Amino acid sequence: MVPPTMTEMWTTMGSTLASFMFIWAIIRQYCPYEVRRYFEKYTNRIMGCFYPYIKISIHEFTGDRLKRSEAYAAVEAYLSVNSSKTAKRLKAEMTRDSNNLVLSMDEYERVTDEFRGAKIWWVSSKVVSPSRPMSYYPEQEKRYYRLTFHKRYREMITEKYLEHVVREGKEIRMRNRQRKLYTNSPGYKWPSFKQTMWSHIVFEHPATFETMALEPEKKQEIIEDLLTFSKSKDFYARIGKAWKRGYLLYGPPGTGKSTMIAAMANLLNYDVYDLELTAVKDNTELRKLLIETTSKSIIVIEDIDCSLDLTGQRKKKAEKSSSDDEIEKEKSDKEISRKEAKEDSNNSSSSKVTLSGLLNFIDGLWSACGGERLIVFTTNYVEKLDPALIRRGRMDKHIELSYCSFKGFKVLAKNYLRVEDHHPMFDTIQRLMEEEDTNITPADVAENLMPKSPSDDAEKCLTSLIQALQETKDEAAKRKAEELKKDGGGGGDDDDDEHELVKGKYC
Ligand SMILES: Nc1ncnc2c1ncn2[C@@H]1O[C@H](COP(=O)(O)OP(=O)(O)OP(=O)(O)O)[C@@H](O)[C@H]1O
Repeated sequence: MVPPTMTEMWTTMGSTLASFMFIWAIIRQYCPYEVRRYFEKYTNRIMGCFYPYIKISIHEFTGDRLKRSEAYAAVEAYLSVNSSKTAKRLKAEMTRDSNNLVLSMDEYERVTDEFRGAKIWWVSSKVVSPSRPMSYYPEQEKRYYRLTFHKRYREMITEKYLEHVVREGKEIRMRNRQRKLYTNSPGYKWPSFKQTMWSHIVFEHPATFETMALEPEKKQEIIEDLLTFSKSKDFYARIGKAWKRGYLLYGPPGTGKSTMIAAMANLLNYDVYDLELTAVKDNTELRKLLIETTSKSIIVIEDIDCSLDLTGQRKKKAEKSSSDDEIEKEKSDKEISRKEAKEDSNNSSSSKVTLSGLLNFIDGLWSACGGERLIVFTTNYVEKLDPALIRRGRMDKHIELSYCSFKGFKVLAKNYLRVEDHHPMFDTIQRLMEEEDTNITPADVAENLMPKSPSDDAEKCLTSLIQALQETKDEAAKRKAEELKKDGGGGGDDDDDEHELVKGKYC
């Protein structure tokens, strides 16, 4: 027999392929779904014997149809970045939880990826399952991504590449997500739903470290501390510590404690849980709320001194005797917590959140939750806080936010008035600010720099600030004179009265 020429061979192969395609097209169009599946199943088996490639499918819904597969969502995000550069057909969607339009591969589109020398082909596809006879539900589309690679890369792809795709995809989703501000609010009044629960709104605070009035060195130190924390997953795992960090922000009202929390959240792309302790019934409820918080979040307890009877419990002990006091000092914080926990359980019926409950959460339960979390306490009276609560290890970094310095003012002048370098009125402002008694908060400076009408220019706002600084200075001088007069007249210990007055204003 004469061997066929190359042309003949190609012609035969072409026509066989064409016939096969034709038969396949007919099967797809006219065959019932079950026959088609049957045909596909056996064709795939035969092909598998000769085919050197491996395919892995990642379906959008698996088992529980109500919940989208996390792996599918991660792959979608991963490919959205890769495919947007190479795919020719993309679809753009604005999903519920994302901030921007998200691009992803359109159906039946293919893209190629490379990983450690291996080529991986991705395709987005779907199967349509017909509606069941007499069924109320219409036909269902089941979307999936399929990756194909040579079998020689089996181990690398299944062990390394897929992990890389899911990790990167999750990070992309995190970056693109709409961040949330959670607050705990009382649940429904129905008896079984009385506990508080988280509700949320979209977090869109514009504060950044750049816009904060703070000495540049201090600002840089805080930014570096935060960034180091956020990149230290492996470090925390190595030293066997939970990936968490506590910040204590303290200082007078209006010095930027809340603003700094927003700037922190914006810097690290975290959600914020604003925990209102007074709305939490007891330690059990506190535990439940905290377990529900997610990774990459800041848990904030503002005005911690006003939210919790932190001093009362220790004061009672202090009153017992001075020797008791000394013993107590020697006790470890843990022992104190345990003792208080016992007391709590004795009068548990009406118990509120206690110091011990909070300490237990910071040290124990929260640590077990894993994930990347910051906890921030704010207070106007750092001296009122129980040392056990704010010791290093619990509140790792203590940040004092104080009255506005001239450097801080310059940041605000740039933000509010667009005066960048110098202004003839700056010298007066600097002189007044650097005087010992002219304590003005950044909030007050900001208020004076805010134009009150369209015609207000920089001069007008700066004049208003100078006036405010002068008034603060005069008031301080007057107060000092009165104090001196009182002291001279044997006025006794008025410190407590003044403290009460200020306390009333702050809390
Ligand atoms: N350091 C700052 N930099 C920029 N703006 C600030 C700063 N401090 C305060 N402000 C301005 O003052 C307003 C009030 O500040 P903020 O609520 O952050 O103060 P706070 O210290 O949390 O006060 P409080 O103790 O009463 O809660 C902010 O909206 C912001 O405009």
